[in-house]
Parts: sequence; structure tokens; C-alpha cells
Amino acid sequence: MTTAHTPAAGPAPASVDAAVHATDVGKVFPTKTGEVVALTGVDLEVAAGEFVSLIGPSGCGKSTLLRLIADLDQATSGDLRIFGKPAGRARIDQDYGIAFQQAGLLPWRTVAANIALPLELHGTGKAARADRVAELAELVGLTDFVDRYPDQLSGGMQQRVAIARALASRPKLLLMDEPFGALDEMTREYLQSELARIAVETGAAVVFVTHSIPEAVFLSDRVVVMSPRPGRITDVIVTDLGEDRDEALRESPEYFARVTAVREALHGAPVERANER
Ligand SMILES: Nc1ncnc2c1ncn2[C@@H]1O[C@H](COP(=O)(O)OP(=O)(O)OP(=O)(O)O)[C@@H](O)[C@H]1O
Repeated sequence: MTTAHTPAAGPAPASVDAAVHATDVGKVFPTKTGEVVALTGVDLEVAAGEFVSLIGPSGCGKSTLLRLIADLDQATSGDLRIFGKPAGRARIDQDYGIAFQQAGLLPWRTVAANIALPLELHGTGKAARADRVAELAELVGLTDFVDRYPDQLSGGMQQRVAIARALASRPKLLLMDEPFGALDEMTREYLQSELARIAVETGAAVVFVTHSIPEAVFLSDRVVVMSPRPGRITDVIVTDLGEDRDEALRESPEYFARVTAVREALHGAPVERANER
């Protein structure tokens, strides 16, 4: 098996079906002490149903890129399309769901009512909402907890509620910024397995920001490596690990080889290109 690298530079071919299509995207923040170039020359295409992680040192622009995709901020230059639309249009159409490190649940609402929130905002009727909430609670393994309140749940369970809420409107794209960053290692690995299963079951594409190399490799079809000052993509590693992201994978030589490849790409060391031998 080979570890394939694709060059970070050069615009990807346009595809209307792509979940995300970024061409030469840049973001500059004006500050009192001068301009901060948070992103420059970002070319990235995330195919429908593809799981892509963004990894890199603090300040390399991972969250900024995710925020641009989510229409929480605007690019200074370049072109960004979500399923062929501008990010603002995709937001209105609820084409994507969002889950961040803080689950961000409403404490006065039950689990069911938190999951139902996007459906309420979308004007979904009560009966259809109840059906969908039951479906989502089952998907994330919280059927017995729908009447609980967030402060009665563990951190891992709260994140599962946040994932269910993000999936409520059946988005074909999930945007996740370190959703498991605050969890203990065992819960984290458990939720990684759950997320891998959910991504396959829903067919949603995922753009996932993380600081963890093993997490990125375990979950992703491709790991996008970024570098700061200015924030940019420096490498893209295809994991080629198939759809079965189970516990056996964590012990496999292929998995360790990809972890090593991402680590070397992050540290800027030349990685032996198996496909160029
Ligand atoms: N609103 C802002 N105003 C000014 N500078 C900003 C703003 N948001 C981000 N930046 C700067 O842009 C750069 C990229 O920040 P960003 O948060 O995207 O990095 P990151 O890779 O997600 O970092 P971390 O891993 O620490 O979360 C940093 O230099 C940061 O200081």
C-alpha cells in the first residue's frame, strides 16, 4: 500500500458536485499593529462524502478556513463554493451542520429540544420533528437520554447531542472544529469510531479541524497539512485506509505508516514517497 501525496499548489479542477471548492482563497485580518495574513493561496476541493481533516500548528489558519466555509467570516480574496454555491447561500439553504469544541447546547432545553432546534428554525412540523429527533438520538446512541438536560450529561454525551443537532437538517456537509478536543482519551477514541460510522451512514462530507495526528489519520480520507506565517496548505496526505474505521485499524501497520507520514509532513521533513520509488 502506498502513501499518496498530492501537491498543495495549483487550483483544483472546478466541480459543481464538490462539497467544498476553494480556489486561491486568502484571508487578511487588519489589526492595530498591522495586517495578519491568516490564509494565503488556499486551493482545496472536498468531494461529496469525503472526510478531510485540517491539521497544523497553532495559528496556521485551520479555524479561519473552517469559519470561511461556514460563512462566519468572509474571504479577502479568491473563490469559495459550497456545493457550487457561495457560502452565504449554502448557509441559508442549511447545506452544512456545525459542531465546535464547546458543544454549545442550550441548558434550559432537553436533549430532544436541543437536537430539534435547527428543525424548528427551518419550520419543520411537530410530528416530523419528533420522528427526526428519535432517528437522530438513535444514530448517536442517546435514545434513553432524550428527556435529560445538558448538565445531566457527560462531556462526550453533550458532544453527541451537538453532532445530532448538526445533522438534524440532513446536511451533506459537516464542519467540525476540534469537537473532541476537551474529552478524555478513551471517550475521544470512542467518539471517533462513532463519527466514522455516522459519516458513512449519512454520506455527509466532513471538514474536521484537529491538533491530533492519530485522530486525523483514523477519521480521514485525506489529511490537509497547514503551516503558519502565512497560513497555507503545505501537504495533502491520502490515507487510503478504506471505509472500515474500527479498533483493529488503530493497530495496523498501514495506520502507523500514515501517522508517520503526517508527522513528517508537519515537521517539514522530507517524506519518502512510496509511490515515487
Ligand atoms: N479576528 C481576528 N483578528 C485578527 N487576527 C486573527 C483573527 N482571527 C484569527 N486571527 C489570526 O489569524 C491566524 C490564524 O488563526 P486561526 O485561529 O485560524 O488558527 P488555528 O490554526 O485555528 O489556530 P489554533 O490551532 O490555535 O486554534 C492567527 O495568526 C490568528 O492570530
